[in-house]
Amino acid sequence: MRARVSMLVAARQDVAAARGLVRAAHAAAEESRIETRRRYEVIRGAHDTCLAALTDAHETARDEIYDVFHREVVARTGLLGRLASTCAPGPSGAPWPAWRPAATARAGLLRIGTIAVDEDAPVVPALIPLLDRAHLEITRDRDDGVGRHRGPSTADGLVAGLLLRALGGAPAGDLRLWVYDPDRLGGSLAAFAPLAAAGVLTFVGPGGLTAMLDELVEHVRRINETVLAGRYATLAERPGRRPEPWRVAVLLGDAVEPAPPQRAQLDRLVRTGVACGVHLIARDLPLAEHPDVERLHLTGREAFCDTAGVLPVRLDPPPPAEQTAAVCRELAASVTAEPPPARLTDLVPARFWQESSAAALTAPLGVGPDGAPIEVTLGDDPPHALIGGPSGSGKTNLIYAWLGALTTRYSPAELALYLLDFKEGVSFARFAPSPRDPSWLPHVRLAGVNVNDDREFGLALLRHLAEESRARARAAKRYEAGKLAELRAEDPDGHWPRIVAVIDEFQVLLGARDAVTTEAAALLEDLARRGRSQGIHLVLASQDVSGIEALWGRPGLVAQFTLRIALPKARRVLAETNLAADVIPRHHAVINADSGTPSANRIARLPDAGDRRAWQALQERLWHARAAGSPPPRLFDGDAVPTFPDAPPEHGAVLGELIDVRARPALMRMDRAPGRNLAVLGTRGEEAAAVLTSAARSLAASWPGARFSVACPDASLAPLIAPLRAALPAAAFHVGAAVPDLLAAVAEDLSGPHVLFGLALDAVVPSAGTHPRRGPIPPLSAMPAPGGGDPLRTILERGPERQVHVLGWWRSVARLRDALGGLAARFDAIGAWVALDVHGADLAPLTPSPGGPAWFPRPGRALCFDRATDRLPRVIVPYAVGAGS
Ligand SMILES: Nc1ncnc2c1ncn2[C@@H]1O[C@H](COP(=O)(O)OP(=O)(O)OP(=O)(O)O)[C@@H](O)[C@H]1O
Repeated sequence: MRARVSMLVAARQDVAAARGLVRAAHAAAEESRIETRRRYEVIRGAHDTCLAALTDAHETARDEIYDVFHREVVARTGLLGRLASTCAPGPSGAPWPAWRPAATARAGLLRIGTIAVDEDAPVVPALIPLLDRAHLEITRDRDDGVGRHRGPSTADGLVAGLLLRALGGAPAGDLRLWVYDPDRLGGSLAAFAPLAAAGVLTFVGPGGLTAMLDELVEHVRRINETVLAGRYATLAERPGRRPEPWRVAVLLGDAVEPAPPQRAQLDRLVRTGVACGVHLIARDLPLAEHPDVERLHLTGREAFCDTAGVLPVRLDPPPPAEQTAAVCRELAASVTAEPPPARLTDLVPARFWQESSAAALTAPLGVGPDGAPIEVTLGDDPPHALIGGPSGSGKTNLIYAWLGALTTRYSPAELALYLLDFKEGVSFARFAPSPRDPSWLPHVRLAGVNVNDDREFGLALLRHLAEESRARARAAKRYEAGKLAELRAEDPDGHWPRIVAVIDEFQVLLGARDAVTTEAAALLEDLARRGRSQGIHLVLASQDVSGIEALWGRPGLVAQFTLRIALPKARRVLAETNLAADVIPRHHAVINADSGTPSANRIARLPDAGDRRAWQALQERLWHARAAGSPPPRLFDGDAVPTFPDAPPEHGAVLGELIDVRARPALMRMDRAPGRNLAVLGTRGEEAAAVLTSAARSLAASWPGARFSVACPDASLAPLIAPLRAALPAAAFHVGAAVPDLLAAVAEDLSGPHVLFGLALDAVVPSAGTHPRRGPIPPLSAMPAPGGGDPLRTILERGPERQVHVLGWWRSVARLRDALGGLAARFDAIGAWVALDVHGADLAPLTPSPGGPAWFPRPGRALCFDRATDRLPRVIVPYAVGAGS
């Protein structure tokens, strides 16, 4: 029992202990729970605080990022907008309300709509590439034809906008269009129809696709072969004006797959077209995969394209049809108008005088249809040029252009020019100094203007060139040189420029059957033959068929002129079968370096080189670049009266200016020898007085110690003495009745030096009984002594050997003959004469050539002959020697 009780007690104690433990554990657990709870509360509080802080920070960061993003978007879209207006200037990018055509000649990007990147950001124009950059393929989700029968679909509106922008930005005629529209037969782009009349647009019918593609493929082949010619990869990289128009073929597909041959041609164009400016715009007609293809896909009024990537493009509305048609009409009008002339600056090199003429002279004369300069060469082949064209066709202008191109390339040491214009006018005067413009073209040695009737001047030029040719032949022989290049190499210190002699209206030289024509033709033929290798080149121009025909009669001569230049409507310059000159437009020329055979034709558009101010600016640059001391050209102006030279050359009587290249004075030497008298013949008193006054001035200056007397037996002509009074202030003057006494006194005492000037000496009345015609004829036994007893005749016949000379004016040859003894008189006493209005036949007794010289009197010119020095009479121009000059 006890045991049971103690067991019970023990059990109770254990239970109590256990309870105690449990209670303690419970208390501890409670405590721990409370602690944990407290901690939880702390952590939770901290978490909330963090979360709130994080949320704040997040929101702040997000706001900041958004602000930055927004600013960036605005800035970048603004930049993009500016970039877009640079890439698509003017008509390529302007929105329709502000759109105007303006040729920028810049191919490239064209606007189709806008891209809205951000609501607040500026709108960015959406641009796509076309000319020189891409073909376009336009596809669409479904038929977007809001009006298949009522107006253009979105796709066709897009095409219309692109075409108008491309047309409006290209120079007129530089873009050609083909439109293949089998569905609506051109109706889709009807507003462009005015271009068709000008040949800018071709509507291609449903059966015309093959022909159109073949034609475009052929263009690509030709451009590759002849325009790019292996030197350029694309037309766009070729410098200068665009030589070929862009060609754009618009293919408005009807969802029918083209036939295989058509597809093959399309694929060729896709691969090769862009480099040659041939482009496709294909709607509903898939193009082959190629980097040159820009793809556009339309969904409603939105589009996605390769250039904009994922950004949708809001398409512009189509251009108003009236605006399109008006622009096309204007464009058609300017395309059908005549082409604008090329510019003189197109022919001028960037740096002057860089070329050597040793081998040839090569310079552009105009611009070809492909925009490239048309170069013309004068050298061994072709050596000489023939230019033809009716009056007003532009020969003078062509010569100016040619000279501009030559003289800017070759320095005066390389090129010398002789320029002669036989027609009335002063076309070459601009190359010589004038009171208005002191500059001259430093290459020009001689410029002849208003040469008109002075064919002798042409002859003088040819003689001068013949002399130069002989000098070159001698030098070539010395150095054993066959042609100019060899001579220049052998004689580097020699001065052997190439010579170009231009003779405008040259037919005047060859137009008569006289000695001038005979000599001119012979000289021309000789020069043409030898000049080829000597660097002497002839350029003959004529407006007149007869001019060319004057040459045609001389096959030896014409064969040398292998370079032919024909202006519009020129006759007989080219070969008979060559009709090109009949069809070229104004301001163009056919240039043919093979004697005019049709296969050698090149057509050049000529610049307007006539503009005086443009020319003057060019000439002044050349003039400033001339070598120090280089002389101005000799200007021969057929309408001008030359002034008496400042320094008469040597002892003798100056009678006038010789019509020659150097403008030398005609000089009569006053030797102590029989016959040294001068007779001025004809009725033109003032010119006779001018000749005698020139002689008086020069003798007064060159013959110190000489005595001078002036006789004018006809008192009514006394006013003609005035210039002689000015020239000979110390002379004794005898007028009217005083003359016979003077003559008698001089004849009585023939002691010189004494020069007797006489005006109208035929008016002297010889003393009765002594005049061979008027007086009684004396018996043979009573024949007068030399001089016939007539004082004047005595002086003429006996004076010169005693230095007493007569320089007199007789009004006809017959009257001079009277003075010398009548019908059978000899003219030995007259060693020199100047004929004014006296016909050649009348001068027969005074000249060595039978029948007299070929001389037809003309005002301001005289024929002059000095037996002591001249082989043939020469033409002179009396100097202006009025009392005041
Ligand atoms: N390429 C051109 N571009 C613009 N104008 C031109 C051109 N060629 C000629 N002209 C103009 O045509 C007119 C006639 O030209 P030019 O005097 O050269 O003809 P021409 O054949 O020499 O005539 P003529 O024989 O009657 O003197 C001039 O007014 C000239 O300015």
